[in-house]
Amino acid sequence: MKYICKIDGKQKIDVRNFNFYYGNKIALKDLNFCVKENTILALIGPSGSGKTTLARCFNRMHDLYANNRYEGEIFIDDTNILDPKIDLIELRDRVGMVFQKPTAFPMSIFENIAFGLKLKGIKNKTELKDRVEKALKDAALWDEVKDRLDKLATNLSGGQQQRLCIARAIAVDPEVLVFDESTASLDPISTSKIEDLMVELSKKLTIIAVTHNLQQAARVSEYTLFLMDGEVIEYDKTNIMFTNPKDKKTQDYIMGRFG
Ligand SMILES: Nc1ncnc2c1ncn2[C@@H]1O[C@H](COP(=O)(O)OP(=O)(O)OP(=O)(O)O)[C@@H](O)[C@H]1O
Repeated sequence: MKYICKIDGKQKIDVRNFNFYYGNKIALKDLNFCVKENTILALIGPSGSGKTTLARCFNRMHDLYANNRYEGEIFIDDTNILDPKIDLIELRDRVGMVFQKPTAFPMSIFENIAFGLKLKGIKNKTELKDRVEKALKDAALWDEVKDRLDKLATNLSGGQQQRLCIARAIAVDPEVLVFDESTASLDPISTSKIEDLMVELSKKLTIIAVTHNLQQAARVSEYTLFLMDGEVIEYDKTNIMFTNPKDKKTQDYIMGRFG
C-alpha cells in the first residue's frame, strides 16, 4: 500500500508503516496515511475490518494487554506516540475517546467532569467549577443540567450521558477526539445532536469517527478511510469516495453489497 497523504491542509496525525498484532494475529497491515487537522475523518469498513482496533491505537489503549503489539510509527504533530518512553497519561489527555455505550460514572454530573481534572492535579474550586461549566457548554449539555449538577449522572438519558462523556473527554483539552460508534445506541434525535456537536468540535480539534452508518459518515466527515481485512482499501475526500469510489471493493461496500 502506498503512502496516502493528499489532504489539503495542515496534517495532525501521520501513520507510517504501521502494523498491529493481537498476539500472533495481525489485525492492521501496513497502514500509511495522514489525517488533516481540525476536521473529521470517518473510518468505515465491514465488521471485523479493524476500525475499532485502529481507533484504539491513537491513545495506546491496547497497552492494557501484554500480548498486543504495535509496529511502525504514529506521529501526532512531532511526537511518535508509539515510542515506549511516551507518558501514557499525558497521551490520553491529548487523545480522548468516546465509546459506543455511554459510560457515566456512578457519581454526580459535576464530579463526572471534575474527575479527570482532579487527576491532572487541578484542586482550585473556582477553576474546577469554571472548567466543568465550559466543558458542559462545549458539549451542548449545560442548559439541560445546570440546575442539577449535584445529581447522579447515571439518571440522565442515554443521549445526555453520551454528551456527558464528550464533556468529560473535552474537559482536559484534548487535541484529538476518537468516537467509536458513539451514536450506535442512540435514538435519531440524540444522534443528530451528537453529529452537530462533532462538527462544532472539529473546528478546534481533530476527530476520528468509527461508524457503520454511511449516511453519518457522509453528513459529518470531510475525509473517509475504507478498511477491509486490516488494510486501507481507499482513502479520499468523503464526497469523492461516496460518489465516485475508485476501488471495486469500496463500490460494493458503499452500495451495500456486503458488510
Ligand atoms: N482482543 C482481541 N484479540 C484477538 N483478536 C481480536 C481482538 N479484538 C479484535 N480482534 C480481531 O481483530 C479484527 C478486527 O476487529 P475490530 O473489532 O477492530 O473490527 P471492526 O471493524 O471494529 O469490527 P466491528 O465493525 O464489528 O466493530 C477481527 O478479526 C477481530 O476478530
